[in-house]
Amino acid sequence: MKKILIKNVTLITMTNEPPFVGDILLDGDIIAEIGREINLPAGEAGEIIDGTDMAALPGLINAHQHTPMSLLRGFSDDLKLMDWLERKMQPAEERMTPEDIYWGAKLSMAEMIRSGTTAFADMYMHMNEIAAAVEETGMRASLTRGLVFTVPDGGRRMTEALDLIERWSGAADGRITTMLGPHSPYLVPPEPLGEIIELAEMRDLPVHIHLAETREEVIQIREKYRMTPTEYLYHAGLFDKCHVLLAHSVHLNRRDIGRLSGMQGGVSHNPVSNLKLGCGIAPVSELLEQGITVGLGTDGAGSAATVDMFEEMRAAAWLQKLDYGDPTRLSARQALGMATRESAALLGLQQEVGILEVGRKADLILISLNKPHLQPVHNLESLLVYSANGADVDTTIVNGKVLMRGRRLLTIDEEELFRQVRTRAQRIVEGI
Ligand SMILES: N[C@@H](CCSC[C@H]1O[C@@H](n2cnc3c(=O)[nH]cnc32)[C@H](O)[C@@H]1O)C(=O)O
Ligand SMILES: [Zn+2]
Repeated sequence: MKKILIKNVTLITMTNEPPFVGDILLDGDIIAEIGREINLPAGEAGEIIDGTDMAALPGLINAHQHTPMSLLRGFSDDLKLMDWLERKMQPAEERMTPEDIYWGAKLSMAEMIRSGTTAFADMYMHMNEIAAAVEETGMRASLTRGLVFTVPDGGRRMTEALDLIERWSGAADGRITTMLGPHSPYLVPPEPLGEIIELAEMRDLPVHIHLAETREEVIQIREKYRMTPTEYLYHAGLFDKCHVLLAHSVHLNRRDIGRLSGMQGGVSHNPVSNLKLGCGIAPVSELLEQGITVGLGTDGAGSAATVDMFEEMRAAAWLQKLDYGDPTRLSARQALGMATRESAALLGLQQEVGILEVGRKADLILISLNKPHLQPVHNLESLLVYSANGADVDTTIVNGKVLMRGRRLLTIDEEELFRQVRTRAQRIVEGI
Protein backbone atom coordinates (compact mmCIF):
# COMPACT_ATOMS: atom_id res chain seq x y z
CA MET A 1 0.00 0.00 0.00
CA LYS A 2 1.18 3.49 -0.76
CA LYS A 3 2.30 6.24 1.55
CA ILE A 4 0.43 9.50 2.04
CA LEU A 5 2.26 12.53 3.43
CA ILE A 6 0.15 15.43 4.68
CA LYS A 7 2.27 18.55 5.03
CA ASN A 8 1.99 21.81 6.94
CA VAL A 9 -1.30 20.96 8.61
CA THR A 10 -2.53 22.04 12.06
CA LEU A 11 -2.69 18.79 14.01
CA ILE A 12 -5.19 18.15 16.77
CA THR A 13 -4.04 14.76 17.95
CA MET A 14 -6.52 14.42 20.87
CA THR A 15 -3.65 13.36 23.10
CA ASN A 16 -2.62 15.92 25.71
CA GLU A 17 -0.56 18.07 23.36
CA PRO A 18 -2.00 21.39 22.13
CA PRO A 19 -2.61 21.88 18.38
CA PHE A 20 0.61 22.40 16.38
CA VAL A 21 1.57 22.84 12.74
CA GLY A 22 3.42 19.84 11.32
CA ASP A 23 3.38 16.86 8.98
CA ILE A 24 1.85 13.41 9.25
CA LEU A 25 2.90 10.34 7.29
CA LEU A 26 0.57 7.43 6.61
CA ASP A 27 2.07 4.13 5.54
CA GLY A 28 -0.59 1.74 4.29
CA ASP A 29 -3.30 1.57 6.96
CA ILE A 30 -1.08 2.92 9.77
CA ILE A 31 0.08 6.34 11.02
CA ALA A 32 3.86 5.98 10.50
CA GLU A 33 5.18 9.34 11.68
CA ILE A 34 4.05 12.67 13.12
CA GLY A 35 6.48 15.59 13.35
CA ARG A 36 7.32 19.22 12.66
CA GLU A 37 8.71 18.33 9.25
CA ILE A 38 8.71 14.99 7.46
CA ASN A 39 9.99 14.31 3.94
CA LEU A 40 9.62 11.17 1.87
CA PRO A 41 13.06 9.64 1.32
CA ALA A 42 14.40 10.45 -2.16
CA GLY A 43 12.99 8.13 -4.77
CA GLU A 44 10.19 6.88 -2.54
CA ALA A 45 6.77 7.13 -4.12
CA GLY A 46 3.82 8.58 -2.21
CA GLU A 47 0.96 11.02 -2.44
CA ILE A 48 1.59 14.43 -0.93
CA ILE A 49 -1.37 16.44 0.39
CA ASP A 50 -0.83 20.13 1.12
CA GLY A 51 -2.43 20.77 4.51
CA THR A 52 -1.92 24.54 4.53
CA ASP A 53 -4.86 26.31 6.21
CA MET A 54 -6.34 22.97 7.21
CA ALA A 55 -6.82 21.21 10.51
CA ALA A 56 -6.22 17.47 10.85
CA LEU A 57 -8.01 15.51 13.53
CA PRO A 58 -8.93 11.91 14.22
CA GLY A 59 -11.94 10.82 12.19
CA LEU A 60 -15.20 11.36 14.08
CA ILE A 61 -16.88 8.21 15.39
CA ASN A 62 -20.64 7.89 15.49
CA ALA A 63 -21.42 5.55 18.38
CA HIS A 64 -25.11 4.98 17.61
CA GLN A 65 -26.63 4.71 14.16
CA HIS A 66 -29.35 2.93 12.23
CA THR A 67 -27.86 3.69 8.81
CA PRO A 68 -30.73 2.62 6.50
CA MET A 69 -33.14 4.94 8.33
CA SER A 70 -31.73 7.70 6.14
CA LEU A 71 -34.47 6.51 3.73
CA LEU A 72 -37.00 7.75 6.32
CA ARG A 73 -35.40 11.16 6.87
CA GLY A 74 -38.06 13.84 7.21
CA PHE A 75 -40.87 11.36 6.62
CA SER A 76 -42.37 11.53 10.07
CA ASP A 77 -41.30 14.46 12.20
CA ASP A 78 -42.88 16.11 15.24
CA LEU A 79 -44.36 12.93 16.75
CA LYS A 80 -43.89 11.31 20.17
CA LEU A 81 -41.26 8.57 20.17
CA MET A 82 -43.59 5.60 20.61
CA ASP A 83 -46.01 6.92 17.94
CA TRP A 84 -43.10 7.69 15.65
CA LEU A 85 -41.68 4.20 16.16
CA GLU A 86 -44.87 2.12 16.08
CA ARG A 87 -47.04 4.06 13.62
CA LYS A 88 -44.43 5.27 11.17
CA MET A 89 -40.99 3.66 11.40
CA GLN A 90 -41.96 0.03 11.94
CA PRO A 91 -44.59 -0.16 9.13
CA ALA A 92 -42.10 1.47 6.76
CA GLU A 93 -39.33 -0.88 7.89
CA GLU A 94 -41.54 -3.89 7.18
CA ARG A 95 -41.55 -2.87 3.52
CA MET A 96 -37.80 -2.50 3.22
CA THR A 97 -36.14 -5.09 1.01
CA PRO A 98 -32.49 -6.09 1.43
CA GLU A 99 -31.66 -3.87 -1.57
CA ASP A 100 -33.41 -0.90 0.09
CA ILE A 101 -31.30 -1.47 3.20
CA TYR A 102 -28.14 -1.53 1.10
CA TRP A 103 -28.93 1.80 -0.59
CA GLY A 104 -30.17 3.44 2.62
CA ALA A 105 -26.99 2.39 4.42
CA LYS A 106 -24.93 3.76 1.56
CA LEU A 107 -26.79 7.08 1.68
CA SER A 108 -25.89 7.39 5.36
CA MET A 109 -22.30 6.45 4.60
CA ALA A 110 -22.06 9.12 1.89
CA GLU A 111 -23.33 11.69 4.38
CA MET A 112 -20.98 10.44 7.10
CA ILE A 113 -17.88 10.51 4.88
CA ARG A 114 -18.86 14.00 3.70
CA SER A 115 -19.17 15.23 7.30
CA GLY A 116 -15.95 13.69 8.62
CA THR A 117 -17.19 10.49 10.24
CA THR A 118 -14.84 7.56 9.68
CA ALA A 119 -16.41 4.88 11.91
CA PHE A 120 -19.86 4.09 13.32
CA ALA A 121 -21.82 1.59 15.40
CA ASP A 122 -24.94 0.38 13.60
CA MET A 123 -27.94 -1.59 14.84
CA TYR A 124 -30.38 -2.76 12.20
CA MET A 125 -31.56 -5.70 10.07
CA HIS A 126 -30.41 -7.25 6.76
CA MET A 127 -26.89 -6.82 8.04
CA ASN A 128 -25.24 -8.59 5.10
CA GLU A 129 -26.29 -5.66 2.92
CA ILE A 130 -24.98 -3.09 5.40
CA ALA A 131 -21.70 -5.00 5.71
CA ALA A 132 -21.37 -5.09 1.91
CA ALA A 133 -21.88 -1.32 1.80
CA VAL A 134 -19.21 -0.85 4.51
CA GLU A 135 -16.82 -3.04 2.52
CA GLU A 136 -17.36 -0.96 -0.63
CA THR A 137 -17.39 2.53 0.85
CA GLY A 138 -14.23 1.93 2.90
CA MET A 139 -15.64 3.01 6.27
CA ARG A 140 -15.04 1.32 9.64
CA ALA A 141 -18.06 -0.08 11.47
CA SER A 142 -19.28 -2.10 14.43
CA LEU A 143 -22.38 -3.95 13.17
CA THR A 144 -25.24 -5.32 15.25
CA ARG A 145 -28.42 -7.18 14.30
CA GLY A 146 -31.19 -5.52 16.34
CA LEU A 147 -33.02 -8.14 18.41
CA VAL A 148 -36.65 -7.69 19.38
CA PHE A 149 -38.69 -10.40 21.09
CA THR A 150 -42.15 -8.90 21.10
CA VAL A 151 -42.73 -10.52 17.69
CA PRO A 152 -43.42 -14.19 16.90
CA ASP A 153 -40.16 -14.92 15.09
CA GLY A 154 -37.60 -13.47 17.50
CA GLY A 155 -35.62 -16.70 17.09
CA ARG A 156 -34.93 -16.04 13.41
CA ARG A 157 -33.41 -12.71 14.35
CA MET A 158 -31.09 -14.47 16.78
CA THR A 159 -29.91 -16.80 14.01
CA GLU A 160 -29.25 -13.78 11.82
CA ALA A 161 -27.32 -12.09 14.64
CA LEU A 162 -25.04 -15.12 15.02
CA ASP A 163 -24.62 -15.37 11.27
CA LEU A 164 -23.52 -11.70 11.12
CA ILE A 165 -20.94 -12.34 13.85
CA GLU A 166 -19.59 -15.49 12.14
CA ARG A 167 -19.48 -14.05 8.70
CA TRP A 168 -18.34 -10.48 9.16
CA SER A 169 -16.24 -10.12 12.33
CA GLY A 170 -12.80 -8.93 11.19
CA ALA A 171 -13.88 -8.65 7.54
CA ALA A 172 -13.02 -5.82 5.11
CA ASP A 173 -9.34 -5.73 6.19
CA GLY A 174 -10.44 -5.65 9.83
CA ARG A 175 -12.68 -2.60 9.34
CA ILE A 176 -15.78 -4.54 10.41
CA THR A 177 -16.39 -5.69 13.97
CA THR A 178 -19.66 -6.95 15.46
CA MET A 179 -21.79 -6.83 18.59
CA LEU A 180 -24.94 -8.46 19.97
CA GLY A 181 -27.93 -6.11 19.89
CA PRO A 182 -30.88 -6.68 22.25
CA HIS A 183 -32.95 -3.62 21.27
CA SER A 184 -34.02 -2.22 24.64
CA PRO A 185 -35.50 -3.13 28.05
CA TYR A 186 -39.02 -2.70 26.61
CA LEU A 187 -38.56 -5.03 23.62
CA VAL A 188 -36.46 -7.73 25.32
CA PRO A 189 -38.09 -9.72 28.16
CA PRO A 190 -36.01 -11.25 30.99
CA GLU A 191 -35.59 -14.71 29.50
CA PRO A 192 -34.08 -13.79 26.12
CA LEU A 193 -32.11 -11.01 27.82
CA GLY A 194 -30.53 -13.58 30.15
CA GLU A 195 -29.70 -15.84 27.21
CA ILE A 196 -28.07 -13.00 25.30
CA ILE A 197 -25.96 -12.01 28.31
CA GLU A 198 -24.87 -15.61 28.79
CA LEU A 199 -23.87 -15.82 25.14
CA ALA A 200 -22.05 -12.49 25.27
CA GLU A 201 -20.05 -13.61 28.30
CA MET A 202 -19.28 -17.03 26.87
CA ARG A 203 -18.07 -15.72 23.53
CA ASP A 204 -16.71 -12.39 24.75
CA LEU A 205 -19.08 -10.39 22.54
CA PRO A 206 -19.88 -6.73 23.21
CA VAL A 207 -23.53 -5.68 23.56
CA HIS A 208 -25.23 -2.66 21.96
CA ILE A 209 -28.61 -1.67 23.49
CA HIS A 210 -30.98 1.32 23.85
CA LEU A 211 -31.55 2.42 27.46
CA ALA A 212 -33.96 4.81 29.18
CA GLU A 213 -34.67 7.00 26.17
CA THR A 214 -38.07 8.29 27.31
CA ARG A 215 -40.09 8.84 30.46
CA GLU A 216 -42.71 6.45 29.00
CA GLU A 217 -40.09 3.69 28.96
CA VAL A 218 -39.36 4.28 32.65
CA ILE A 219 -43.09 4.04 33.47
CA GLN A 220 -43.57 0.95 31.32
CA ILE A 221 -40.62 -0.92 32.88
CA ARG A 222 -41.73 0.09 36.37
CA GLU A 223 -45.24 -1.29 35.71
CA LYS A 224 -43.86 -4.54 34.30
CA TYR A 225 -40.92 -5.26 36.59
CA ARG A 226 -41.03 -2.71 39.45
CA MET A 227 -37.60 -1.49 38.41
CA THR A 228 -35.97 1.31 36.48
CA PRO A 229 -34.74 0.33 33.00
CA THR A 230 -31.12 0.51 34.23
CA GLU A 231 -31.96 -1.65 37.25
CA TYR A 232 -33.60 -4.17 34.92
CA LEU A 233 -30.39 -4.57 32.91
CA TYR A 234 -28.25 -4.49 36.04
CA HIS A 235 -30.23 -7.29 37.71
CA ALA A 236 -30.00 -9.37 34.56
CA GLY A 237 -26.21 -9.18 34.99
CA LEU A 238 -25.48 -7.17 31.85
CA PHE A 239 -22.84 -5.00 33.50
CA ASP A 240 -21.00 -7.82 35.29
CA LYS A 241 -18.68 -8.95 32.53
CA CYS A 242 -19.82 -7.60 29.17
CA HIS A 243 -18.57 -4.60 27.25
CA VAL A 244 -21.82 -2.64 26.82
CA LEU A 245 -22.64 0.22 24.47
CA LEU A 246 -25.67 1.99 25.96
CA ALA A 247 -27.54 4.29 23.59
CA HIS A 248 -29.28 7.38 25.07
CA SER A 249 -29.41 6.72 28.86
CA VAL A 250 -31.45 9.89 29.35
CA HIS A 251 -33.58 8.92 32.34
CA LEU A 252 -31.20 7.65 35.00
CA ASN A 253 -31.52 8.45 38.67
CA ARG A 254 -28.58 8.75 41.04
CA ARG A 255 -28.69 5.06 41.94
CA ASP A 256 -28.84 4.07 38.27
CA ILE A 257 -25.67 6.06 37.63
CA GLY A 258 -24.07 4.25 40.55
CA ARG A 259 -25.11 0.94 38.96
CA LEU A 260 -23.18 1.89 35.80
CA SER A 261 -20.07 2.97 37.65
CA GLY A 262 -17.19 0.63 36.77
CA MET A 263 -18.94 -0.74 33.68
CA GLN A 264 -16.96 -1.77 30.61
CA GLY A 265 -17.97 0.25 27.56
CA GLY A 266 -20.16 3.27 28.30
CA VAL A 267 -22.87 5.56 27.01
CA SER A 268 -23.52 6.94 23.53
CA HIS A 269 -25.05 10.36 24.12
CA ASN A 270 -27.30 11.30 21.16
CA PRO A 271 -28.33 14.87 21.96
CA VAL A 272 -29.91 15.92 18.63
CA SER A 273 -32.21 12.88 18.52
CA ASN A 274 -33.10 13.46 22.21
CA LEU A 275 -33.82 17.14 21.54
CA LYS A 276 -35.93 16.52 18.48
CA LEU A 277 -37.98 13.73 20.06
CA GLY A 278 -38.29 15.78 23.26
CA CYS A 279 -36.82 12.95 25.33
CA GLY A 280 -34.84 14.97 27.84
CA ILE A 281 -31.21 15.76 28.66
CA ALA A 282 -28.93 12.86 29.52
CA PRO A 283 -27.00 13.30 32.81
CA VAL A 284 -23.66 13.56 31.00
CA SER A 285 -21.91 15.55 33.75
CA GLU A 286 -22.88 13.01 36.42
CA LEU A 287 -21.88 10.06 34.24
CA LEU A 288 -18.47 11.66 33.66
CA GLU A 289 -18.10 12.34 37.39
CA GLN A 290 -18.58 8.61 37.99
CA GLY A 291 -15.82 7.83 35.47
CA ILE A 292 -18.24 6.40 32.92
CA THR A 293 -17.12 6.76 29.29
CA VAL A 294 -19.50 8.97 27.29
CA GLY A 295 -19.21 9.06 23.50
CA LEU A 296 -21.43 10.66 20.89
CA GLY A 297 -23.85 9.33 18.30
CA THR A 298 -26.58 10.62 16.04
CA ASP A 299 -29.15 7.80 16.14
CA GLY A 300 -30.76 7.11 12.74
CA ALA A 301 -31.50 9.95 10.33
CA GLY A 302 -35.19 9.09 10.82
CA SER A 303 -34.96 10.73 14.24
CA ALA A 304 -31.92 13.02 14.13
CA ALA A 305 -32.59 14.25 10.55
CA THR A 306 -28.86 14.48 9.80
CA VAL A 307 -25.90 12.31 10.78
CA ASP A 308 -23.47 15.24 11.05
CA MET A 309 -21.34 14.70 14.16
CA PHE A 310 -20.44 18.40 14.30
CA GLU A 311 -24.09 19.06 15.22
CA GLU A 312 -23.84 16.45 17.99
CA MET A 313 -20.70 17.99 19.47
CA ARG A 314 -22.33 21.40 19.55
CA ALA A 315 -25.63 20.12 20.95
CA ALA A 316 -23.87 18.07 23.65
CA ALA A 317 -21.97 21.13 24.85
CA TRP A 318 -25.00 23.43 24.68
CA LEU A 319 -27.26 21.05 26.57
CA GLN A 320 -24.95 20.63 29.56
CA LYS A 321 -24.43 24.41 29.73
CA LEU A 322 -28.18 24.99 29.58
CA ASP A 323 -29.06 22.19 31.99
CA TYR A 324 -26.76 23.62 34.66
CA GLY A 325 -27.06 27.31 33.75
CA ASP A 326 -23.28 27.12 33.62
CA PRO A 327 -21.26 27.77 30.44
CA THR A 328 -18.16 26.13 31.93
CA ARG A 329 -19.84 22.69 31.60
CA LEU A 330 -18.75 20.39 28.75
CA SER A 331 -15.98 22.32 27.00
CA ALA A 332 -15.17 22.23 23.29
CA ARG A 333 -12.18 20.01 24.06
CA GLN A 334 -14.40 17.56 25.95
CA ALA A 335 -16.93 17.48 23.10
CA LEU A 336 -14.14 16.70 20.60
CA GLY A 337 -12.88 13.95 22.91
CA MET A 338 -16.35 12.43 23.11
CA ALA A 339 -16.70 12.37 19.30
CA THR A 340 -13.29 10.75 18.80
CA ARG A 341 -11.47 9.01 21.69
CA GLU A 342 -14.49 8.19 23.81
CA SER A 343 -16.64 6.91 20.94
CA ALA A 344 -13.67 4.78 19.84
CA ALA A 345 -13.66 3.17 23.30
CA LEU A 346 -17.40 2.48 23.05
CA LEU A 347 -16.78 0.59 19.80
CA GLY A 348 -13.95 -1.33 21.51
CA LEU A 349 -11.44 0.36 19.18
CA GLN A 350 -9.51 2.37 21.79
CA GLN A 351 -6.21 0.75 20.73
CA GLU A 352 -6.79 1.36 17.01
CA VAL A 353 -8.41 4.76 16.44
CA GLY A 354 -9.70 7.89 18.20
CA ILE A 355 -6.38 9.72 18.55
CA LEU A 356 -3.62 10.59 16.10
CA GLU A 357 -0.56 8.69 17.24
CA VAL A 358 2.17 6.65 15.56
CA GLY A 359 1.13 3.01 15.20
CA ARG A 360 -2.60 3.67 15.18
CA LYS A 361 -4.89 3.11 12.21
CA ALA A 362 -4.81 5.91 9.67
CA ASP A 363 -8.35 7.28 10.16
CA LEU A 364 -8.33 11.07 9.98
CA ILE A 365 -10.02 14.09 8.47
CA LEU A 366 -8.88 17.45 7.12
CA ILE A 367 -10.99 20.54 7.68
CA SER A 368 -10.41 23.60 5.55
CA LEU A 369 -10.29 26.78 7.61
CA ASN A 370 -10.34 29.32 4.80
CA LYS A 371 -14.00 30.17 5.36
CA PRO A 372 -15.60 33.31 6.81
CA HIS A 373 -17.18 31.36 9.69
CA LEU A 374 -13.83 29.74 10.58
CA GLN A 375 -11.66 32.87 10.74
CA PRO A 376 -9.77 34.12 12.66
CA VAL A 377 -8.33 31.15 14.52
CA HIS A 378 -8.00 32.11 18.18
CA ASN A 379 -8.74 28.66 19.52
CA LEU A 380 -9.02 25.85 17.00
CA GLU A 381 -10.88 23.44 19.28
CA SER A 382 -13.56 26.04 20.00
CA LEU A 383 -13.84 26.85 16.35
CA LEU A 384 -14.35 23.22 15.37
CA VAL A 385 -17.06 22.61 17.96
CA TYR A 386 -18.93 25.93 18.00
CA SER A 387 -18.48 27.23 14.43
CA ALA A 388 -17.72 24.38 12.03
CA ASN A 389 -20.09 21.94 10.36
CA GLY A 390 -19.77 18.75 8.37
CA ALA A 391 -19.54 20.61 5.05
CA ASP A 392 -16.21 22.10 6.15
CA VAL A 393 -14.56 18.68 5.93
CA ASP A 394 -12.31 18.60 2.86
CA THR A 395 -10.71 15.16 3.09
CA THR A 396 -11.70 11.91 4.80
CA ILE A 397 -9.23 9.04 5.18
CA VAL A 398 -10.02 5.60 6.64
CA ASN A 399 -7.48 2.79 7.08
CA GLY A 400 -5.02 4.80 4.99
CA LYS A 401 -7.41 5.07 2.06
CA VAL A 402 -8.74 8.43 0.87
CA LEU A 403 -12.56 8.24 0.74
CA MET A 404 -13.12 11.95 0.03
CA ARG A 405 -10.71 14.54 -1.35
CA GLY A 406 -11.60 18.16 -2.05
CA ARG A 407 -15.22 17.20 -1.17
CA ARG A 408 -15.38 14.64 -3.97
CA LEU A 409 -16.40 11.13 -2.87
CA LEU A 410 -14.03 8.51 -4.27
CA THR A 411 -15.79 5.27 -3.31
CA ILE A 412 -19.44 6.19 -3.94
CA ASP A 413 -21.19 7.09 -7.19
CA GLU A 414 -23.59 9.73 -5.88
CA GLU A 415 -25.61 10.09 -9.07
CA GLU A 416 -26.55 6.42 -8.98
CA LEU A 417 -27.05 6.63 -5.20
CA PHE A 418 -29.58 9.48 -5.41
CA ARG A 419 -31.46 7.79 -8.24
CA GLN A 420 -31.83 4.57 -6.25
CA VAL A 421 -32.75 6.34 -3.02
CA ARG A 422 -35.47 8.56 -4.50
CA THR A 423 -37.55 5.77 -5.99
CA ARG A 424 -37.02 3.34 -3.13
CA ALA A 425 -37.88 5.87 -0.39
CA GLN A 426 -41.08 6.85 -2.18
CA ARG A 427 -42.25 3.24 -2.51
CA ILE A 428 -41.49 2.43 1.15
CA VAL A 429 -43.60 5.22 2.67
CA GLU A 430 -46.51 5.21 0.23
CA GLY A 431 -49.81 5.23 2.13
CA ILE A 432 -48.27 5.08 5.64
N1 LIG B 1 -37.25 -3.79 13.71
C1 LIG B 1 -36.22 -4.80 13.43
C2 LIG B 1 -35.20 -5.00 14.52
C3 LIG B 1 -34.63 -3.82 15.21
S1 LIG B 1 -33.39 -2.96 14.34
C4 LIG B 1 -33.31 -1.45 15.23
C5 LIG B 1 -34.62 -0.78 15.43
O1 LIG B 1 -34.42 0.37 16.24
C6 LIG B 1 -35.40 1.31 15.89
N2 LIG B 1 -35.00 2.63 16.35
C7 LIG B 1 -34.40 3.62 15.68
N3 LIG B 1 -34.19 4.68 16.45
C8 LIG B 1 -34.70 4.37 17.65
C9 LIG B 1 -34.81 5.08 18.87
O2 LIG B 1 -34.41 6.24 19.02
N4 LIG B 1 -35.40 4.41 19.89
C10 LIG B 1 -35.86 3.17 19.77
N5 LIG B 1 -35.78 2.47 18.65
C11 LIG B 1 -35.21 3.07 17.60
C12 LIG B 1 -35.55 1.19 14.42
O3 LIG B 1 -36.79 1.63 13.97
C13 LIG B 1 -35.32 -0.30 14.19
O4 LIG B 1 -36.52 -0.98 14.05
C14 LIG B 1 -36.88 -6.13 13.15
O5 LIG B 1 -38.08 -6.16 12.96
O6 LIG B 1 -36.18 -7.14 13.12
ZN1 LIG C 1 -31.42 4.15 18.24
